[in-house]
Amino acid sequence: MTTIPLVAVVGNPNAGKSALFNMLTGARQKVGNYPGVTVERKAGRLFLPDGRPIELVDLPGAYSLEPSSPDEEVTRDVVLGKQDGERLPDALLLVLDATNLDNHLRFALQLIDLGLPTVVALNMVDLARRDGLEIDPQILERELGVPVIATVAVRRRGTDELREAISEAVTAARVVRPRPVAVEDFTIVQRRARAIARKATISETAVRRTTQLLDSIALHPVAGPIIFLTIMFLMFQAVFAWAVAPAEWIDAGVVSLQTMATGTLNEGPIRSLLVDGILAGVGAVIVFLPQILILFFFILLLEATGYMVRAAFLMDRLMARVGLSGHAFIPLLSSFACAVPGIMATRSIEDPKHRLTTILIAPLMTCSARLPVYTMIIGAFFPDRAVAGAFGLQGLVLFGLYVAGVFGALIAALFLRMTVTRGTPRGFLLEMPKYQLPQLRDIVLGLWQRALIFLKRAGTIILVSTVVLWALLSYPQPKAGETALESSIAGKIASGLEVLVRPIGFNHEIALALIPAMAAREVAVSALATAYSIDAEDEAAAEQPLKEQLRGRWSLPTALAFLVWFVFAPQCLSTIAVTRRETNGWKWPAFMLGYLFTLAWLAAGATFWTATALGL
Ligand SMILES: Nc1nc2c(ncn2[C@@H]2O[C@H](COP(=O)(O)OP(=O)(O)OP(=O)(O)O)[C@@H](O)[C@H]2O)c(=O)[nH]1
Ligand SMILES: [Mg+2]
Repeated sequence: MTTIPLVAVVGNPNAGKSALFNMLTGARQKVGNYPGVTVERKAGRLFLPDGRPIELVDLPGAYSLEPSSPDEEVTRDVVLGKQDGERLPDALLLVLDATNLDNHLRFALQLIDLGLPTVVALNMVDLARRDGLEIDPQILERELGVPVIATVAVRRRGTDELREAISEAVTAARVVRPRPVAVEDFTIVQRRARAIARKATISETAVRRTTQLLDSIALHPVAGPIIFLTIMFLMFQAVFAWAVAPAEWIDAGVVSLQTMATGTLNEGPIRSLLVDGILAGVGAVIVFLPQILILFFFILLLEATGYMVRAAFLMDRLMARVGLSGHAFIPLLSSFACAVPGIMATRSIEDPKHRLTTILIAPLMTCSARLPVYTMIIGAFFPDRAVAGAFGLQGLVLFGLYVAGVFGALIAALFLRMTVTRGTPRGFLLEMPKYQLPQLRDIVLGLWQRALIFLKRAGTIILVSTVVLWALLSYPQPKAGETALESSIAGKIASGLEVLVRPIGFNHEIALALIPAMAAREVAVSALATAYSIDAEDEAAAEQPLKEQLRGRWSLPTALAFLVWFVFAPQCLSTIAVTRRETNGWKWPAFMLGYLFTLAWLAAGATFWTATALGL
């Protein structure tokens, strides 16, 4: 009985071995197991141009002949002729990914050095061409000393040439005893691989070269995170530095409207509603439009240049440490705008426990609705001065609050993954887009949409809650010897809530502001503005900027505790609603409310007690 020649398909993982194997064997396949191991043996029948049959085996992907898994061990043993249940192949079909040539050539050189007759399939040349990468098979053939055929396995390109080359390889009946290269030769192999890849690469577009150069910096294990943090840091500096002038214009506009209304309308409920309710409340929030736009200008810019995906890649390592994967990065990043689209974006996460964890920590990402609260308190309590020479103190504090949210989220993820959402981690692959100059038009459009969303919120949710709060604050009217805050309905509710938040340094007005802020966080600002405006002794005091009023009435520990509260507290009904929808029930939103309020109370309390103890 004559045995038919055996050809083994070998190469790095994902080189396209199975695709090529399928292309060559069609439906004539047999799947079994290697004896004694759980590794699958996939074999198929291939017919040469002259009709002779060949047995083809699809080996597991490997990186080298020094195995680090049972799969790689089988691959090594087969090509060395030492595998139980397999004879020494008569030839190797070596599959290389053309887009990843220098990496794949390392293993290829080791295999070619074994001395078995070998045919190289230079696969994925379609993807290489798309990336502007042109490799000359002839040069590669000369350098490697074995035939090289360009293939596109998924489109059956190169089939006939491959059959021809395999036919020649198995016909040249050379008897060889394979010998593996020594391990210490590895760096030499690597250098050879790189040199050959460079020689065989006849054109590489400038785009691809620039992208690779930029990535070697942006994704560098040390430089990468430093660059990322620097960009984030400068972004927050700019949010404060650039917004000063436009915010002042808006503020001046609101004050002149208030003055005009006070001058034209008679004293009474209408004037109070307009001046103390609508203008004070909505005005206090609109002032933050410039800051929100500056923040989004940076985010849109980073997205358009292609940097954002690199940031996701950098974050993947960090995420893996808390039991998440890079898949969670995009939803979490969207949560910096708003947790609602962020939570909806978790649908792309396949693993249900990963997804649930991501949903539960999404509200800890600082959404844009928190920006008005942060910037108001920071503006009131932190002087606009430079720290360490060049950095604005206010931007530094804002950056710190964002970082606190991120750290809170990572720690929460770690705990959740160890308790309620325990499970095994999954791998992560990302396609890196090329770097490009952003289109100004896209950015302007993006900013315009952001501005509209914000103004619409100011015109609806914020306006309504401001008016409702104004009414609750204004009635019933105070009797002699009472302040408006004490007598009003809102004041009574706040007094109840105050019992809970008094220990963490919150006063009556804060307790009051927390209620409507459940509708939208930024309402806390308008609520405080309305409360202090109604409560003011005279008109001059009422028209004082909110900043001044806060400075006069709050201690620094209270202000700090208030900031920290907003980092952690689930002050947003829409987020709770979308969590209910995405998790199909009340269990997880209830859990989210519970753990976040507890976290917020403890963190704000710790801040207040520490700051008080330090005598701030
Ligand atoms: N565009 C393109 N895609 C390809 C080509 N060859 C394979 N692919 C795709 O690349 C992916 C990996 O191919 P596989 O054949 O599974 O790779 P493999 O080498 O068998 O991978 P492992 O078995 O994991 O080692 C699949 O999604 C294929 O469809 C090609 O020439 N062009
Ligand atoms: Mg495979």
